[in-house]
Amino acid sequence: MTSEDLNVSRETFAKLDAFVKLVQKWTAKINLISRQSEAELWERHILDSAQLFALAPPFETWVDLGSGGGFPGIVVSILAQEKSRDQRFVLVESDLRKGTFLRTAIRELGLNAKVISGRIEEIEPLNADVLSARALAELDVLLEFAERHLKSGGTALFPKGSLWETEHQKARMRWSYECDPIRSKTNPDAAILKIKDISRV
Ligand SMILES: C[S@@+](CC[C@H](N)C(=O)[O-])C[C@H]1O[C@@H](n2cnc3c(N)ncnc32)[C@H](O)[C@@H]1O
Repeated sequence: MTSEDLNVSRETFAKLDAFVKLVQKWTAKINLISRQSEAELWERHILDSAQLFALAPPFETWVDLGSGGGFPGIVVSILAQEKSRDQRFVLVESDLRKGTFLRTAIRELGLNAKVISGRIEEIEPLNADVLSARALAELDVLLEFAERHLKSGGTALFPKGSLWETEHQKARMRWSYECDPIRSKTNPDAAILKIKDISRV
């Protein structure tokens, strides 16, 4: 992977590369991601997370739920540094060891982000302009999380696998929302669901 593939500056690419090295170092101890080569890590996690950034409307606060090893939360925080210093990121992660990893990454990479170590359904509402969650829960549940943490008028970005249409049908039984499915750059069967105007049916 190169800075041209991702359409980012060399400085941003160097930060992404430093993050990849950090993930690899910590994965040996706390299993942030399944064991894989560095090339796979770029494609399956960095590129997959980075594609969300271009889909976000203008925002001040981006909240990433269940950030785990920092996907997409840390990746989008790195990309944001290239554009603006004013965008704030909040990463919610209940696992304390992963929280320690995320705080280390934020400190070492100098990101404008913070970590909340708590459960999504228990912490105070976060009033996000943009809300993301990757590999966390079914759409039906994610919409419940969005109801709590997304500001009125905000946008949710949920990357989903090949079964996204089934999840969408199921969620429609409980929720009304505007949904724009965008084909994933890393898997043609997968989609990023760009969701707005969520309310209960
Ligand atoms: C399958 S991992 C996905 C991590 C990351 N988003 C990714 O795509 O690689 C889900 C993460 O969400 C966290 N998590 C699950 N339920 C949660 C909850 N209710 N509140 C906060 N974090 C939660 C887990 O600890 C785990 O790190």
